[in-house]
Amino acid sequence: MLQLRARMMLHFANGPAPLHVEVELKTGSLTGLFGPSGAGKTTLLRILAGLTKPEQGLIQIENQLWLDTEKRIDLPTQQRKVGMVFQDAALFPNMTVRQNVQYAAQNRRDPIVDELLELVGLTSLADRKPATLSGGQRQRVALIRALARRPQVLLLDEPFSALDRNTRDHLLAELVNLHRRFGTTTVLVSHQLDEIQRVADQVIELKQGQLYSVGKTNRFSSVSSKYVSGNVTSIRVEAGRAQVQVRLDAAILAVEIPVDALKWRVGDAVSVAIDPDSL
Ligand SMILES: Nc1ncnc2c1ncn2[C@@H]1O[C@H](COP(=O)(O)OP(=O)(O)OP(=O)(O)O)[C@@H](O)[C@H]1O
Repeated sequence: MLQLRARMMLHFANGPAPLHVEVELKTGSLTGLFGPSGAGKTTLLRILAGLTKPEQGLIQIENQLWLDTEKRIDLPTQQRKVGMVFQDAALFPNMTVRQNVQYAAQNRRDPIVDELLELVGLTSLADRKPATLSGGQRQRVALIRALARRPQVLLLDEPFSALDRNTRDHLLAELVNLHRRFGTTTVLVSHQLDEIQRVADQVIELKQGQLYSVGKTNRFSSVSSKYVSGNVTSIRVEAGRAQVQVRLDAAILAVEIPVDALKWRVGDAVSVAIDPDSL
């Protein structure tokens, strides 16, 4: 499980407002991150990668802490096992395709290099320089270069958005293949909801720095879990269970959770989502 909690002030087009996100990603899942321009999607990826530090935050992956602002833990980017791909492939121009991938693998003879080239059909282009490739081919190289590091988390920030529809569809299919083969926990940012729905296990929707919805892809936009904000009004502990009351706009929600899962105090502002399946 990857646990991410982050809170920081962002300067949105209409003024400052907090980014506040708490999500858990299952190991090996492919999560789509969707939302309007300026919602905070890239900032969230940067926080995961260690490129932006939130004022408060926690990133825990399996048993490793990458970030815990309370404990002053903040692993630098190089020590977080993340692979990243952006809209622009940013390949090393003076290296061949194979050298770009080998460089990331850190060991030239790592068999993963040939396997990755083969999986995305680049074996015959392995000795070419990036400038002689098409945009789609360059993004394929960027994708396998990110995987060659054997990252624990793969972060994809609109990697295919500059490509034509046909090429994008091919690359999405290849992403699904690679994900099946390596099972890397992946976050894919996209403006195209249909694109995310086709490949992701779950979709997180952000609006103005806040979680707007989290849903499994097949029911997203219909009955996905909408997040609402509230405040914890009371906590009663009894026989190892905590009875927590949260005041929402139009209701009071009572939840019972094991005491060791309790991380709230009375007065805390919380975001709550109700999984429709549990109703
Ligand atoms: N370090 C920072 N401090 C304060 N504000 C920031 C910081 N980084 C980004 N912002 C602001 O936060 C908002 C969200 O930016 P972000 O790039 O995360 O959005 P996005 O959802 O990725 O947008 P797009 O889809 O257009 O790429 C923007 O208004 C941006 O100006």
